[in-house]
Amino acid sequence: LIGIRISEVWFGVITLFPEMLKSVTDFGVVGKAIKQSSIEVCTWNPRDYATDNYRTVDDRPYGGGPGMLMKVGPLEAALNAAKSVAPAGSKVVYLSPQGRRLDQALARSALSVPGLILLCGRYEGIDERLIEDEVDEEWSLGDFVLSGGEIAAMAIIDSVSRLAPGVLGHNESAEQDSFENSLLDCPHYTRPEIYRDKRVPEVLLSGNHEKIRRWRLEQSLLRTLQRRPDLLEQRELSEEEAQIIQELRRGQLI
Ligand SMILES: NC[C@H]1CCC[C@@H](CNc2ccc(C(N)=O)cn2)C1
Repeated sequence: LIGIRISEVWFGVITLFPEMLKSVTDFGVVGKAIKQSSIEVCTWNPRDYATDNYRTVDDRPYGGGPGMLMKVGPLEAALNAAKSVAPAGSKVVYLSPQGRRLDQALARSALSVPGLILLCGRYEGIDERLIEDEVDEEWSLGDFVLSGGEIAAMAIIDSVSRLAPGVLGHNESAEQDSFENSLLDCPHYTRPEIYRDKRVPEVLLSGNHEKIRRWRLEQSLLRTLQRRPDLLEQRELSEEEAQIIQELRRGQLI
């Protein structure tokens, strides 16, 4: 299929350590989806575009200070190579602690972009002039510093890919996930029925699907109320959810 894009989701990664991406491309549901071509992950290494004999990709910062920065030349060339094969309308995303915090909504919205080119910094970062000219958005996993953007890029690839149609088999589904309904997940149980004298909650053995649905919703709301009440503030509650929360607040539901 020359020139006809067959993948649902396309990722380009600009990284000095392309081998790291094997952690998402070679395993699990994302690995399987790549094999089935519903996801595509391509890497470009700036070092392959370094022009000097030592294949230099870093240099000292103007103004002094510790560490090195990534040079614009190799980065720009690698980015251009990625853009030349990326789907039209792809976004360039730079991973850094200065970025917009990733959450399920952002991951879901990334599905509607034709492709993402993920720019992974190393050292003390990259020249601001490349960010100004080439980066569309900066994203962050959270308020902590990693030695490179690759782990953040892999988290994005995984969290976005698993939302793509057909990636999660019928026996997993993203809908019931935590955060899919922007609540925390309910407790889960499987065999044995008794483990260290602890039984599985009776309702889950009842076969009564409506009671099971209700119990799981109660548990999700209880857990969210206990651990992340902030998530409830941002959320439209259904009539049923509001009623359950009232009962929980009155401590009527164990
Ligand atoms: N000044 C350090 C900084 C310079 C530019 C490259 C980054 C790579 N490291 C990252 C990247 C992203 C995140 C995150 N929270 O998503 C954390 N760490 C490190």
